[in-house]
Amino acid sequence: MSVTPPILEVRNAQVYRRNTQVFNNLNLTLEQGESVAIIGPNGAGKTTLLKLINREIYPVVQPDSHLKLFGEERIKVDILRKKMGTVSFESQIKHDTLANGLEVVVSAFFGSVGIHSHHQVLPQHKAAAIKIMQELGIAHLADRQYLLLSTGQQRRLLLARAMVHNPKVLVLDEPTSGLDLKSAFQLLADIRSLCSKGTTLILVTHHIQEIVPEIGKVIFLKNGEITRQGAKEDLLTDAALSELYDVPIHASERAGYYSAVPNSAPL
Ligand SMILES: Nc1ncnc2c1ncn2[C@@H]1O[C@H](COP(=O)(O)OP(=O)(O)OP(=O)(O)O)[C@@H](O)[C@H]1O
Repeated sequence: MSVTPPILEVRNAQVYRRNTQVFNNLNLTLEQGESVAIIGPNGAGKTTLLKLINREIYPVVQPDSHLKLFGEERIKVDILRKKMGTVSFESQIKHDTLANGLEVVVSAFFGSVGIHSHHQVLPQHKAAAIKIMQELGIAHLADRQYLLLSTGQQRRLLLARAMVHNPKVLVLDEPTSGLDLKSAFQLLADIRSLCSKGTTLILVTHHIQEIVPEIGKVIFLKNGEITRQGAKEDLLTDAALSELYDVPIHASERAGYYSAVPNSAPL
């Protein structure tokens, strides 16, 4: 019987960004099939954690420490890209390109932003891009110049780009930031439809309303430490969120979505 390895398994890791130690002893396992949201205050280490998952940065090499992605310590970046798609605000800014919508999605096959003269676009690349664009209801954006689209349309194209390899895992970094309510709801609906087809989500966010009902587990990150992890119902509470952010918070749930407002009542 083959056991599915975790998406991420990191043990006793020390991680630096230049001279700043972000993690002193990071231990975390993210399982395939278990969608999670990672939340925490500014500077907690969320982006650094995502960069570890994307292989943009590495922990300090030391005995008794390892970081495995999909069960491998030395996974190649092109293999990783096929297993895991990413949508982030940063990737949106990087797409400063003359490419049209279809080219932006196809460019995932080259790990680039837009298509360049040395790229050989194959019929199967285009077919895969058109298929996912149709699934996400954005086939009409294929010929539109990316930079002239609204932020919401661009974000949906980046979601298609992240999913063109049909990865099992989708990493989302504040996916609805900068979107109006209609565009945000549309994107969340797109994400939910991917979940219903078996995609596992890793969501990093400040906005708890982005935690779609399909995400069952929440991880708290504060000052480079995982302070709590567990079921959403247990962690998205007034007391737990107030402690995480050091401010009185009132959380509520409706139709599977959570929201948070300032809490003026005494705790
Ligand atoms: N390029 C860098 N060079 C040096 N230190 C950095 C760098 N990037 C981040 N840091 C530091 O690492 C720590 C963690 O930052 P990180 O960006 O991972 O936090 P975050 O939780 O994503 O914050 P935010 O919610 O504000 O995006 C912070 O103390 C930050 O100042």
